[in-house]
Amino acid sequence: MSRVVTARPLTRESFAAFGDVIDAGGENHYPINAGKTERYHALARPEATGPDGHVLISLARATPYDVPLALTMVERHPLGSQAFVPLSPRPFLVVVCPDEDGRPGLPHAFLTQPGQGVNYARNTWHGVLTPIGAPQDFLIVDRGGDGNNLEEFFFADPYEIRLPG
Ligand SMILES: NC(=O)N[C@@H](O)C(=O)O
Ligand code: NI
Repeated sequence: MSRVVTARPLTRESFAAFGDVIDAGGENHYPINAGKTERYHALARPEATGPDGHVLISLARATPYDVPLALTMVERHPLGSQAFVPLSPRPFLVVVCPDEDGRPGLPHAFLTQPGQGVNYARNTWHGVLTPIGAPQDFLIVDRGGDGNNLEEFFFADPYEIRLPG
């Protein structure tokens, strides 16, 4: 029996318990380069812990998923944060779960505004990168180093993640 979760628009407030929203909506912005550029400063602070922990910048060329999404698994990275910033102005699906004694609780699903990215705080349960409707490239900022930085949880029954509307 599928359990249904409907995505809602991504906002800083609704996502705060899981990480950061990366967009030009932050309060902390100021002009640089003689006013030719506006800097939206410190939207997120990457975290990279553990042996030889360091921050990496990578690119992802992602294939879209069917929606409604069958969410069978969530994962988390105990040694570092993980950010995904889309390189094209298309919404994508973000799914996170609170931690309940080492297991993921009820999923929360969000649909980003075009161009919005997210930074998952270290050890936050999340669905894998989920573009919808078309292939999409993303910038990834996450943790490199030694040790195991991936924990996966497979649901006995999948959740059905629906788009709003
Ligand atoms: N493995 C990787 O780079 N991506 C996943 O962690 C993911 O959250 O999609
Ligand atoms: Ni991940």
